[in-house]
Amino acid sequence: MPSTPHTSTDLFDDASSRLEEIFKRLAVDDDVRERLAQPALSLQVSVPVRMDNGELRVFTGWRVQYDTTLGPAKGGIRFHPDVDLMEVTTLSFWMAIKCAVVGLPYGGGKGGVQVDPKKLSRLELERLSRAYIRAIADVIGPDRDIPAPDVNTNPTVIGWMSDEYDAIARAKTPAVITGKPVELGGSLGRVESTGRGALQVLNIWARRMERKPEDLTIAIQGFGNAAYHFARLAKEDGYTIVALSDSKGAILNRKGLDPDRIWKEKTRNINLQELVYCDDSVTCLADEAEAIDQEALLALDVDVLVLAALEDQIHEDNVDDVRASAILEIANGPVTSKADAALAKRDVPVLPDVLANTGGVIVSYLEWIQNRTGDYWDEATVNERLRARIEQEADRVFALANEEGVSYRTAAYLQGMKRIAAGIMRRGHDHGPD
Ligand SMILES: NC(=O)C1=CN([C@@H]2O[C@H](COP(=O)(O)OP(=O)(O)OC[C@H]3O[C@@H](n4cnc5c(N)ncnc54)[C@H](OP(=O)(O)O)[C@@H]3O)[C@@H](O)[C@H]2O)C=CC1
Ligand SMILES: O=C(O)CCC(=O)C(=O)O
Repeated sequence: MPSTPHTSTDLFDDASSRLEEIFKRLAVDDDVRERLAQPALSLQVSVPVRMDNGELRVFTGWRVQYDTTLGPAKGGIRFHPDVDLMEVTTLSFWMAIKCAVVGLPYGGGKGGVQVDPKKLSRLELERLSRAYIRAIADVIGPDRDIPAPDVNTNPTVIGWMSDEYDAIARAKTPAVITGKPVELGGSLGRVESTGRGALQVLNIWARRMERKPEDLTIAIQGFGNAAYHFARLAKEDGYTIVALSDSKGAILNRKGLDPDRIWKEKTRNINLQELVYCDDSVTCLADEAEAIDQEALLALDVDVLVLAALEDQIHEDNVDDVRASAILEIANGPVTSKADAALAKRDVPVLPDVLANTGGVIVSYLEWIQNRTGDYWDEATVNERLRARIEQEADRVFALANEEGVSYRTAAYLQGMKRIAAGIMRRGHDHGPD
């Protein structure tokens, strides 16, 4: 993992510092600043798990609801050894902004458990997932807070959580969580929606810049759910994916990599570099790809650098190494505000997380509607609704950036914050907790 000098407290300070310019430009009332200075609710829970060897281990988890002005809190659950309260708080803050940017009737929430899920057996992972939902059950609900997947939480994990909530509620309550397996009320198209939405944002931008996919090379940091589907669909559209990385290393092929072949191996827990330093047990890429450092991937001379792993990856210490002509943020918060400013000085556009990765939460919203109405749609309908919303909101953000002469990120924040601020003011002056 590239070293970063930052802590999660810095992360929250950095994230909230971006609001100052937005508040000034929108001339928001002091009530808005005051309301958004801290999360509406932060819950810390212990998550006891009986391990396969009989030992009891207690993990720490959190659920944070940053703001619920525009609707119930919405946002994923992260299983990661480095997760802590400030990281979850920051992620829930970004959820509030992003839901507002694309006009969803949601506030922002996020959850996490400090655990390395790769060290758990399948049964231990199931017990952990169920225990976490038991611990936060009092604060979630279809009209209150609706969790979803994030790093290391896939449809299988979400399915166990949904099942556990049903047992607690003694009722089928699919709308309490999204990203479920289709068999348990999940939406067709949700698994690939984050990557699909990000590609759409890239395509809209490329059209505006009069650039053709066939002429554009892409390097991608991270090769999980969001990145794989992005890479697969981007290749179909004509882009060339020259490099990929995961938590263990990176690989490069200037002529282009095949995301599908590589993903088959990733789903067997094979790391990317094992495909280059290979034997007969894997699809061997030794003749077509080379192993490179994760930091080297961030410095490749490509048209688009896609950040699809974790936050804080491009910061003041490595931003000068970036040679890509544009950055697409699929991860939440992968570029710090100082790095953002340095990139802006060099005219390197950043397609920001709060717009570029909204495909996931948009299809989560479509899943929630389907669960609540009992009317389930085919995949083409889901994809079309996703396309229409991204196109409408991305066009607005790009137009606003042009009109105001600001970065795409500032334009997206202006769009989202205007909606949140209007909601806060409409609620009146003396409302209590949600
Ligand atoms: N899933 C969703 O719907 C959404 C996700 N996002 C964001 O997208 C990002 C990725 O999420 P998702 O794909 O779901 O998560 P996954 O857990 O599926 O994948 C995460 C990927 O990041 C890799 N990774 C971790 N650390 C590094 C590193 N230092 N360098 C390179 N790669 C690294 C992991 O490697 P390894 O394979 O070795 O574990 C893995 O390939 C996150 O920031 C998430 O918040 C945003 C919106 C929606
Ligand atoms: O699908 C969702 O509700 C949210 C996914 C998520 O955590 C995110 O967009 O960062």
